Amino acid sequence: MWGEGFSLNIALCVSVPQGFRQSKGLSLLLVNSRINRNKHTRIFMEMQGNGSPTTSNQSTINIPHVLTVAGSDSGAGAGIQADLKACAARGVYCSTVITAVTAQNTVGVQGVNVVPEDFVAEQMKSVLSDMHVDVVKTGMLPSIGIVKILHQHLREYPVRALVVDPVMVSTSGDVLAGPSVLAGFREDLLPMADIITPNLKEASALLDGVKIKTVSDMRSAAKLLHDMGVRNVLVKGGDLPDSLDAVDIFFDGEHLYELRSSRIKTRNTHGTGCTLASCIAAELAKGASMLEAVKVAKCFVETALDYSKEIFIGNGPQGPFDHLMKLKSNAHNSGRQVRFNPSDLFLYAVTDSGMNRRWGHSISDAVKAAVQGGATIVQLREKDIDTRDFVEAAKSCLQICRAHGVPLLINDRIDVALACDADGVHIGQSDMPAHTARALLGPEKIIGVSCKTPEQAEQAWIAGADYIGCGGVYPTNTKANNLTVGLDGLKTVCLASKLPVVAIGGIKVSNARPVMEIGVPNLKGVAVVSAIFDSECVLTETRKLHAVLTEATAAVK
Ligand SMILES: Cc1ncc(COP(=O)(O)OP(=O)(O)O)c(N)n1
Ligand SMILES: Cc1ncsc1CCOP(=O)(O)O
Ligand SMILES: [Mg+2]
Repeated sequence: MWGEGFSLNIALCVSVPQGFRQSKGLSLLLVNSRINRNKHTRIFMEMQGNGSPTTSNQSTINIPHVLTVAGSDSGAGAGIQADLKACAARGVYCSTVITAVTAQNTVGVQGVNVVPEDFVAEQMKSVLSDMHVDVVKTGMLPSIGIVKILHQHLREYPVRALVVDPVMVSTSGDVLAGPSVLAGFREDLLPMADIITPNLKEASALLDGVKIKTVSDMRSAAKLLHDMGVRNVLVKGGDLPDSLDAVDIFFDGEHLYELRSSRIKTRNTHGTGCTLASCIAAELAKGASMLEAVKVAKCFVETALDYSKEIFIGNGPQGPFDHLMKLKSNAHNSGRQVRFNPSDLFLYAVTDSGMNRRWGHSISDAVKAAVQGGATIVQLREKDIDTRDFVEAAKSCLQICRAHGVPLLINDRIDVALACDADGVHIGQSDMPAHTARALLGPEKIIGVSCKTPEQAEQAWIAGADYIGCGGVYPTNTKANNLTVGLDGLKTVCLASKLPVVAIGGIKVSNARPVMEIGVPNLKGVAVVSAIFDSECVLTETRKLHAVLTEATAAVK
């Protein structure tokens, strides 16, 4: 099925590929700001209707595709906007048929403009006649006519699964689909649907007003809805009174599952229903079984709610949450650099667990002293620590660094950097390739790469690094078997590098000055381990080094 109608081609090429046919299908040039800085390296994605290859060096990747048929929410917490974000977060392509445009915010729904039925039909035809859609997910279907149009199109263009979120009333209590639509659901959609995901009110409406107040009522409702022809039913118990847990009932026609999780206390629940249904659709599109899809979707929504519980958007009673789980970290990053600033490399403190142990310093105490003494960037280089302890230590150091507006990078461990949302990583020539680290960390994180030669510096730039570390400048005992490049080697790399450079290796108060005096503008500072951490008073040693660097820089200017 995958190889048939729809394909996405990704080519990593040295120049515009010969056979790249602009006219055939929709072509997207992915502009990754970092990759794109190198005009020779570009990623082309070509989506085409016939799946035929365009060039010999392109490989074809088929991506799972969900079509959402739903209403637009101007506040972007629910509806089409939530569906797009949910699918993006779950790594699935999402096309859209808009059934209604709502004027909506965190207070409620101020207006609804239903899209004319023939135009809903036109959108459906545009998508389904051209693209290979795996799963259709429905949200707001404001008229029986629109339900009928959907039904007809799904008969003409069958898809692998249909997920029906029977949206009738918004979370603010506003009616989004009248009673006439209920007949459409019952007659046309439910018998076609692979899953329906009503909340208590919607389940009750579909069942002619039957009362659903307990988990036992939910179980009965799931069975009754199943009797109406839908293959799987998920009755959502979010509105269940007096429940500490979030309880949903899943029925597949044979087994009833009680899916429980702890209720997350947050005002930011607007759009959870749309998101849950879209996630189910996304997981089904990826090939999951129905129960797997439901469990993953529930887990995703809970995680996103938990992650977003403190964000505040809009002034109404019910706010949206953050599908991509990025907003909270930004909100907490009061002192964080949004973009990398090369002048941060001025006094670069690199930790060493052995040294801290010898002097009886915890990692966070040592980092605090370094930052108070004037370190402008910190790297946690913890080679012999349990991952769990590393993540914990990194989190506390992050708080310290953020309070001072100092970026915190993690040495070698991209996983640790991701786990604690550090500002970036420093990696060497035998660590994870920089372009892979960039793909994992995204465009905003700082990536430094160790380079001893102009060629390595060039590669680091191509791969999307932000700076390079060059050394050892002087011999050092801190890193075993490290080749010393000397001041000349440093100068050669600085002259060749398109990226800012920090010098490292054996640098201390007594020899820092000649390093800063090599006279190449893109040498921005020095990185040190023993000069500050192999001492009883990290604060004092850092201050001394800061003073030397400041003097040397003033002299060079
Ligand atoms: C700023 C800076 N420059 C170079 C290095 C060395 O990194 P790497 O080559 O990966 O060696 P290890 O530090 O991992 O032993 C660095 N850590 N920081
Ligand atoms: C990590 C590293 N990479 C090149 S030299 C070096 C060690 C730097 O430590 P010190 O500042 O104590 O010489
Ligand atoms: Mg390394």
